[in-house]
Amino acid sequence: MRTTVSAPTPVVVAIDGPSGTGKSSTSKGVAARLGMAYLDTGAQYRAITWWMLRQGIDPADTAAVAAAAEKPEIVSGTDPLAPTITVDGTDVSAPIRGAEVTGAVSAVSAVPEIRARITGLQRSIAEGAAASGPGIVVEGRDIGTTVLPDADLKIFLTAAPEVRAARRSGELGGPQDAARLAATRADLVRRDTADSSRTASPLARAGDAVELDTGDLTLEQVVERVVAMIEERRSA
Ligand SMILES: Nc1ncnc2c1ncn2[C@@H]1O[C@H](COP(=O)(O)OP(=O)(O)O)[C@@H](O)[C@H]1O
Ligand SMILES: Nc1ccn([C@H]2C[C@H](O)[C@@H](COP(=O)(O)OP(=O)(O)O)O2)c(=O)n1
Repeated sequence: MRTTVSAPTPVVVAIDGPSGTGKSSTSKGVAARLGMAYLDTGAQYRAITWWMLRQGIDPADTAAVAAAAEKPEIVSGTDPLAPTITVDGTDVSAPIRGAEVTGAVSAVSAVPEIRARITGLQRSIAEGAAASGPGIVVEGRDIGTTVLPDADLKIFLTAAPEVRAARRSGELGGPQDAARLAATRADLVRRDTADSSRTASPLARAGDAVELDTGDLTLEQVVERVVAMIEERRSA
């Protein structure tokens, strides 16, 4: 007797939440485990911010940012084991993590023309992945609410600011003194406030998203829970 192994049903998963809740690590882990594609939408906003700074455009000059929104070509590679991001063919994966971009990204990403441009890119990447493989995990701030409101599964990650600051500060290495933790926490909270209070598609939990506090969970435990939710969705 011949057994037919059918391809898994493609699923589109939206993972949102504030900085340091574990969106990138969780999304990459889940996508790698299930052979899915992965899209880091924050990297796209960082990439266009990097380009604006390189052009000498002031991130606070909303009109200038809007006028240039369509100019750079931004390409995201969606392999969770080796995600890539280029701007006009230049690999920007390292410089987009620098302090200059981090300090400017909330202003640039609040401009409606920037959001329209980047949202269009995100939707076409998600559509392509869902049409050609087992699906995609897309992480950001407004994926469940705006970019992919029909996603098969929406997850909103949270964690206390102290936990998130300790995680972010840990990434930088070196001694973890109280002053450094307090400064990291203040930066995170400032960015969360800006991202949540902007008019255009703010950071928000979708009404139908599952909320998961990652504060007391290891990364492996968070990945396990999300994988279980996806498998449950596939078998429903
Ligand atoms: N559940 C977890 N427990 C402990 N550390 C975690 C957990 N999830 C993520 N991290 C660590 O926290 C930091 C921030 O995670 P990241 O995935 O970049 O968050 P986000 O994408 O939400 O900003 C990384 O150093 C990551 O390894
Ligand atoms: N879907 C998204 C993703 C990110 N952004 C903006 C707001 C965030 O502060 C920046 C950077 O996002 P990123 O996910 O790289 O930030 P962290 O990894 O949390 O430091 O981009 C957004 O407006 N919408």
